[in-house]
Amino acid sequence: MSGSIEVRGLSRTFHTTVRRPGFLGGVRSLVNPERVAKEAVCDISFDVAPGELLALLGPNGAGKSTTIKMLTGILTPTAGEARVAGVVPYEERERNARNIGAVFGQRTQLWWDLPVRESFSILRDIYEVPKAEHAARLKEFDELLALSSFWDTRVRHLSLGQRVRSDMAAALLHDPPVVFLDEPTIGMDVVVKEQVREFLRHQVEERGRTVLLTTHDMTEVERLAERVVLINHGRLVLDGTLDEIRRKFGSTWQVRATLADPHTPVEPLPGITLLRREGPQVVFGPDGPTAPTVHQALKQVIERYEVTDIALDEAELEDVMRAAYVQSEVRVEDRAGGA
Ligand SMILES: Nc1ncnc2c1ncn2[C@@H]1O[C@H](COP(=O)(O)OP(=O)(O)OP(=O)(O)O)[C@@H](O)[C@H]1O
Repeated sequence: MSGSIEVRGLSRTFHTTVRRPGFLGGVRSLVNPERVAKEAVCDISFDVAPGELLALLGPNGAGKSTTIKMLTGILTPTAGEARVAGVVPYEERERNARNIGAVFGQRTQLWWDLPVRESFSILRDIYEVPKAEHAARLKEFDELLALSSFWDTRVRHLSLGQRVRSDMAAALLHDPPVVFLDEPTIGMDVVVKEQVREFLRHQVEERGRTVLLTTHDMTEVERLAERVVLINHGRLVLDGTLDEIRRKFGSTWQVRATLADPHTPVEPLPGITLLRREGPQVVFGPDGPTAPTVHQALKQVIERYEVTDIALDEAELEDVMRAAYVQSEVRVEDRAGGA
């Protein structure tokens, strides 16, 4: 099984009509609609190797879902090209559908009024999966996702976690080499999240599937991905392994201190920013180019506050990504200014 994803200069612009304000504006908009163009995805290129799990990250509205829609063949790009397992998805939608599985955490692809198992049988017929193969795969998925406790229930009566586990199985029943997951664990409790992550890891490591995952959950990224691509305002701003990104954007240190008096007011220190505060626990990080060395930082914190405990931590991925977003905002502004 081999499925690579190749994306070259992919762009998608949406044209929408805006309504002018007020009653007269509304009438004018009807007669002479004002059209605006939105570059949702702009000239992005990246590759995902067969058997790799890549996390596609970015703030709300960055263009992640639009990218996935082009790779699943739902949307046609306005420029550029993409190949998924060798197929141009928006030109050969049916051929592409056989090579991919897709799970959108926010909506189901199952038949709402049918029991889960019947949806699976319909999919078996659509994809012409031999019965024995289908049964074996269903058994494997049941072992990993514990589906049998609810697979005779109608989809409309499933809990969110049961529904997404069913969707996950449905997307993989035809054994596709490439899988797209758009926020698959959104809104799930930690136990089900962990079960789904374990399932995904198994699909990548044991079954060699290629996965493109979007998520806002940095724990998920750390647990599943080695490499991430970051997009912001539709543009690719970063492509690298988690280690590279940590080196580039991760603060070199984080100081976690426990205050003797949890009510002590805490302020940033010279070259040191306050990252988080939870009761007596405060976390400081370096603030820009004037940041002190870790030894000086420890000294400054101890001298300024009375602490009962102090420790040095690795920067959390959440903070690393925030730094990457902030720097990419600056670059996008530069580009807009220079245009
Ligand atoms: N069909 C559409 N028509 C017009 N604009 C659209 C359409 N679909 C998306 N957009 C716009 O394109 C931009 C990118 O949207 P997209 O849904 O790809 O972002 P996203 O990164 O998936 O965001 P989120 O994390 O919030 O899901 C947004 O500004 C959005 O409003």
